[in-house]
Amino acid sequence: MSVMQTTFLQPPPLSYFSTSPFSPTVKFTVSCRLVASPETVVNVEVDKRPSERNEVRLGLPSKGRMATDTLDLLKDCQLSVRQTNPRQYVAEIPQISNLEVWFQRPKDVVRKLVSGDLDLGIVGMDTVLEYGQGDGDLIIVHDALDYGDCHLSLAIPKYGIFENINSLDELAKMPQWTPERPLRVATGFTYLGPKFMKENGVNYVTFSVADGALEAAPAMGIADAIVDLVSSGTTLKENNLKEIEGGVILESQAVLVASRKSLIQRKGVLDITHEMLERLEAHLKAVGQFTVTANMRGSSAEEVAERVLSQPSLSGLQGPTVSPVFSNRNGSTAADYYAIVICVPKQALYKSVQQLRMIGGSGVLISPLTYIFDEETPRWRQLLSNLGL
Ligand SMILES: Nc1ncnc2c1ncn2[C@@H]1O[C@H](COP(=O)(O)OP(=O)(O)OP(=O)(O)O)[C@@H](O)[C@H]1O
Ligand SMILES: O=P(O)(O)OC[C@H]1O[C@H](OP(=O)(O)OP(=O)(O)O)[C@H](O)[C@@H]1O
Ligand SMILES: [Mg+2]
Repeated sequence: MSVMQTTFLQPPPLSYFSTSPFSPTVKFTVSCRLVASPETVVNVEVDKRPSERNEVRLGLPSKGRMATDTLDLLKDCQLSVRQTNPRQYVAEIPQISNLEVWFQRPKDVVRKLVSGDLDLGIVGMDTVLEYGQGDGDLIIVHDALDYGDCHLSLAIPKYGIFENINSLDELAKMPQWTPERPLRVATGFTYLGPKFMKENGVNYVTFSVADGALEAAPAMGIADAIVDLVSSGTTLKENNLKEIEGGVILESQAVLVASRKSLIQRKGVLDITHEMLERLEAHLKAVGQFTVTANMRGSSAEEVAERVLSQPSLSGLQGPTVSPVFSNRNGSTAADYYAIVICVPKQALYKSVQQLRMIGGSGVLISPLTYIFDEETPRWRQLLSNLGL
């Protein structure tokens, strides 16, 4: 278990005080004004010693939109999570021994990686950056699991004083913002929001903390702008808000993240990470592709291969596999036609079938692919070098 220590620092780099009218439950504001402040800040230090246990722990989202997609992805990689009861927070992946799965809220997955209570986790990149707060112990093992796509963005109203404001620069230069009347931003991202504003030279700004339905804050007169996740953009549109040039704070999707300390020190973590990474990479490469098999008449395997390679959509991952199909004719065995096998990107499927027909292909069979294993994944080599191994 981690030990929490509470210390008091003064003066703080950011000030926390209880004046926000926005949230009835969380009553403090994060101020980004770079002024010396007399307020007291509570700085929580987490004990980062590795906890004493033999099992390797993987944290997965217990709820929210990431939860089912994460379980589905693992299942597609033949790493099904076995949970005896949906209210039970611990589960297992029978395929990998000595691995415990713990269901936690996404932010707690990150916090527990930092505190050493988890070794691996799958969450959105936004959550890693917000709750990891640049902690060097967190390592992104796979940065693109291909779901949970969204971006964190600053948004302002389309109307009123913001009507002609279309960039962060224009927003920052508005004469309305002064030390007495700063730009008021509502957000749940109280680390990334202020950091972004500071890095972009927006000086007169205060933040109020809110957990949901942030898009209502400007129309309610509680905030001038918001910093929130956007995926389809529908919520912004429906609430008369707009994104502005230079206002995207980060792009996010689901990632596999690990604790550096665990990877180096805890027995079994590196091996399990390797297996998960291999399966994830091989599966994600395969989901975008179909296997296409077709028959083609020809005088030799080389001649058939040349015809296939002459078509731009038929080159496959490493060229076509061409195999003779033997038949018995007049008492002797001969190959009059050939079977070709190629991998084709899903979006190019119909074009590929058309091109196959054009060069004499027939009996075209399409099957889904489960895995494409390459020799070694670049992400694994990158991880080892990152760990200095
Ligand atoms: N439109 C979206 N809005 C919010 N998150 C999204 C969106 N699309 C993808 N995500 C990803 O899903 C993650 C989880 O979001 P979700 O809102 O489901 O859970 P939560 O934030 O933990 O729960 P809650 O919003 O109820 O507090 C986000 O951190 C982000 O990585
Ligand atoms: O661009 P869109 O596709 O419209 O999605 C963006 C919205 O989705 C999220 O809210 P969520 O659904 O998690 O509700 P919440 O506000 O209660 O967190 C996010 O906080 C935005 O409000
Ligand atoms: Mg949400």
